[in-house]
Formats: sequence, structure tokens, C-alpha cells
Amino acid sequence: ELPPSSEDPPEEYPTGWVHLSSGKVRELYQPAPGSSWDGQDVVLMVASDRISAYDHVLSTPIPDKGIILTQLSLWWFDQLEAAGISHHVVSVDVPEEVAGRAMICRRLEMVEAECIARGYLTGSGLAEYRQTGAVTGLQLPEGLRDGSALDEPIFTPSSKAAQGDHDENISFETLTETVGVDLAMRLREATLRIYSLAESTCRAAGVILADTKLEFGFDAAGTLTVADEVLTPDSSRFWPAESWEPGAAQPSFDKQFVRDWLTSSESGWDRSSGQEPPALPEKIVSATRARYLEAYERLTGTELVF
Ligand SMILES: N#Cc1c(N)ncnc1-c1cnn(CCN2CCOCC2)c1
Repeated sequence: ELPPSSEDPPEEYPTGWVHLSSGKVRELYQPAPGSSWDGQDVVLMVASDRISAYDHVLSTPIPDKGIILTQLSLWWFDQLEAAGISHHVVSVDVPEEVAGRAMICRRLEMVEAECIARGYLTGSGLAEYRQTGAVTGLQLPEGLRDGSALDEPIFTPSSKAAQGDHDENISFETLTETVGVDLAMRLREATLRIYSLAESTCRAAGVILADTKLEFGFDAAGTLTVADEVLTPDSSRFWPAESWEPGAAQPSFDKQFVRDWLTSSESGWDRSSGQEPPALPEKIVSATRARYLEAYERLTGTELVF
């Protein structure tokens, strides 16, 4: 049975909550009338076990992915809080049916921009660099390759595309035109500060944090607040430091088994066909689940107990 597509609201709502919006692999809910949170300025963010690859949400879920990535995000929110950075999480006392894979968050006035920090060059940043020698208007040295480390991390914002479209990299100047100079500067400072804190933590765990995407919003008091999920394999590129070798696509910590199988002859899938990818074999599902668990344990230094 296929999981709910990210376009359709889920059939089952967590008790006491009604559907607000859906992303590729997560849903957002608001308090149901008469529920214990009714009248509070909060949302419930729920992570599914869905996994996306090559711009497709795959038909095969990864068991416990939602729990593992939610617990990793919560761990990072604690690290940010210890560093004095305001975030949106208010409670993990969530409905039983989404236990461990949901968080109750302050409802924010979201900033309509994706805030990306890059310490390494790959993905859309590499593609732009190969065309122009720059990324979102930031000139980079010549001779950089896929996976090259940048002299210093850069802030490369993107517009928030509609569901299913690609986010578009925008220059800092364009960002200032949409959110104003002051807020653009505050977003850049906060994004680079969070990246720097997280990159140091990752490096100590033998993991390269190549880049990460953050979202921000304003709470009722007007405080700029970190939203969404933070520093998970869905919002960031994590590479095992021991296998880092610029000049080719680096193995993704979490999705490499999926990507390699989907592009292997065994899957019978042609990525350029526009067809939906086939179901994943059990061996790929269990290896990917193990990678998510390994990422959690390497980064937090603790084992996840289910
Ligand atoms: N986080 C947050 C948040 C908040 N704290 N308050 C109000 N709105 C949002 C919000 C609304 N959309 N998005 C984009 C990402 N969503 C993630 C979950 O799945 C759906 C897409 C975030």
C-alpha cells in the first residue's frame, strides 16, 4: 500500500490536531477545536518514515526514520538552546500515534526564504559555480571540485519553491529586496553561526557537515526563531570524514545505498524516464535504517532506545 502522497492530507490525524500543511516527508497540524492546545499559538510537526531520492518520494518507507530524525533534531535544538539560540520547540508531549516522531512548536510568522550555509561545494552550489565561478553572487576561487572545502562557510539563500518545485538559489541582494537589509543580515549571521557550531560538533564525531538548510520565523514577541527541523540528513549533507575525497560525488551518509541501488541495473529504473522509482528491496531498507541510526549515534554519542 502506498504511503500518503505529500500532496494529499493524511487520512489519520493525530488525536487533538487537524491538518495544516504537508511537505515531502513531514506534516504540520494545528490544535483541533476543544483540544487541550486549542487557542494556543502552536503547531504539531510530524515526521513520517517516507524518504525522498532524486526528487521522488519513494513508495517504500524506512522504518523509524521519522523517530530517528526527530530525535536528532531535538538533540540539536538542545545544543542550540545551550548556545543561547532561540528555537520553536515547546513540548514533546505528543499524541501516542506519533510518539517520538513529532514536536509541538510555537506557531511562527515564517520568513519566506531557505537559509543555507555551505562549508563545502556540491549539489546546486557546484552546478552554479561551474557555470559562473560564483554561488548566489559570491565569487569563489578557481579550480574547486565536487566536495571541495571552501576557505570559509558561505550563506547561499534560496527562495521557497512551491511543493514539488526546486528551490531557486538567490543572491544576498535579492534576499534583501524580499525581506529587507536588516533581516537579511540577521538571517545570514544566525545561519552561519549555527553552521559553525554544528560543523565543529560534527567534525569531533568524524562527520563532515557539508551544508545545511535552516528556516526561521518570528514568534509573538517578535523574536527571530529557528524553526522547522535542524541539522538532520533530510536538511543537511553529512559525509563520513574518513572517506572524504574532493573530485567526485561524496557518499551521502544516509541515502547512498538508496541512490546507488536506484541507479543500478538491478533496480531496472531509468532516472531520466520520468517514471516513479521501484520499491526498495529489504536489504536496502535495513541498510538505510542502520545508517540513520549510525548518524544519530555518531553525532549525539548516545544510542537511541526505542
Ligand atoms: N516549522 C515551522 C512552523 C512554525 N513553527 N510555525 C508556523 N509555520 C511553520 C511552518 C509552515 N511551513 N513550514 C515549512 C516546512 N514545513 C515543515 C513541516 O511539514 C510541512 C512543511 C514551517
